[in-house]
This record gives sequence, C-alpha cells and structure tokens, in this order.
Amino acid sequence: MSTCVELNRLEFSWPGAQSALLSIPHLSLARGERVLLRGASGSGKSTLLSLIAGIHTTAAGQVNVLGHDLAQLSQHQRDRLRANEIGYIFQQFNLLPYLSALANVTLACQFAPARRHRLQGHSIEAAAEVLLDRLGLSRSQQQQPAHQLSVGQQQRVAAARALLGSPALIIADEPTSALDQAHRDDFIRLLFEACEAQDTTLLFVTHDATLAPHFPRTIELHELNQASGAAHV
Ligand SMILES: Nc1ncnc2c1ncn2[C@@H]1O[C@H](COP(=O)(O)OP(=O)(O)OP(=O)(O)O)[C@@H](O)[C@H]1O
Repeated sequence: MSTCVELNRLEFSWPGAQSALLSIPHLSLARGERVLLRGASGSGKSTLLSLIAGIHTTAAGQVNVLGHDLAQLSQHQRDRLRANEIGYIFQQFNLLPYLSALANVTLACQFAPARRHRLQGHSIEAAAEVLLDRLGLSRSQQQQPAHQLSVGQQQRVAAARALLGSPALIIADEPTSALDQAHRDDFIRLLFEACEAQDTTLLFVTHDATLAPHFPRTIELHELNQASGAAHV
C-alpha cells in the first residue's frame, strides 16, 4: 500500500510561543486509509492539518505528502499540490452563500488542472452533479444558493467540493459538529463511500470521542505528540 502522508521528527511552535506545540516523531497515513484524529480543544489539531496541507511550514522535521517533502517546495508548488491533491472540509463549510450549490462545487476544479484531468473527459459540471446526486442533493437543490440550504445539505456541498476530481487526501476539520447524531452518522457513511470509490485518504479531525467506532483507525494526538507543553484530554 502506498503512503499518502508521512511525518518524521516534526517540531512546530507558533512565533512567540514559549514552548513547542507539536513534537511528533513519526506518523504515516496510507493511501485510501480512513483515520480519525482526536484531541482536546487547543491541542494543535488544526495546526497539524495546516502543516500537512502546506499552509504553514516548519523547518524542523519532515512533512511528506505523496512523496513530496513540503519544505523543499516553493510556496507556489505547495499551493498547486494542495489545489490538486487535497480537499479540505471546514467546520463552517466556507461556501460562497450566493452561489448555487453546484457552482460552489465546480469552483474546486477551476484552479486544479490535475483534478480536472481526472474527470476523464466529463465536464466539471456533469461530474459535480453526479457527485452531489451521490451525496443526496436533488438536482433542484443543486441549483439553489448555498445559503438557502439546510446545514446538513451545506455540509454535503462542502464534501462534494472537497471530493471533486479525486484528490489523494481529504482533510475534514470537525465537519460534523453542527449536526445531530442521525445526520452525522449518515454524513460519515456517505463520506466513506465517496472516499472509497476514489481511493482517497481521509483524515477526519474531531474532539468527539463517540465517532471513533466508525473509523478503522483512531489517532489520539496526545499519544502522538511529545511536546512538553501539549494539551491533554
Ligand atoms: N495562527 C496562529 N498564530 C499563533 N498561535 C496560533 C495560531 N493558530 C493556533 N494557534 C495556537 O495554537 C494552539 C493550538 O491551536 P489549534 O487551533 O491548532 O488547536 P485545535 O486542537 O485545533 O483546537 P480546537 O479543537 O479548539 O479547534 C492554541 O494555543 C492556539 O492559540
């Protein structure tokens, strides 16, 4: 099985902080793996995601994504790698409220040539419609402005935007915190099915312990992180 993400001797401190936030000897995520990353509020989960996504970098240690050492890439190269290979689902979804659901999804491929290429000749719009169908949005809902959709529907749009064009990695940062349990379980099932269909690795972050049974692998950040100032559950 090939490796999607690998961290080696990663150290990270925010500028001005008195101690390291993250000190992670090793972490490896295989291609297609579904992993839950759990940790207390403030323990550094979002920071770790931003390092894996190449939004922030650290000179200490190695963050490897699909065989690329992110520290060796220019900012432009990291941005391209992220656009092409990483789909991000945010806690607040970050949809453009007055654009239709469909237009929010198609945006994902506008600046990502590799993602467009993987649509294998289908138009971006046709591929987005099929993905939204699969995630349970009717064609009329797909035409509605995002702000007129329910929270659960907006979340599916955010998931479709992340999944379109089969990126290698989906990073989901607390994407279910606004949902009740039934909608949450339903969303996770749909997300798993979509990731499996396209062999996408899923790194799903939460502080909710009850989600662990859904995932084949759970990582507790406080067990992974050896930084002395790290927050514990
Ligand atoms: N841009 C930043 N600049 C400086 N410090 C930051 C920045 N972002 C986060 N921090 C600090 O890093 C620590 C970890 O924050 P982070 O958001 O990574 O935690 P988290 O585990 O995702 O928390 P939560 O579950 O509450 O979202 C906090 O002390 C926070 O104040």
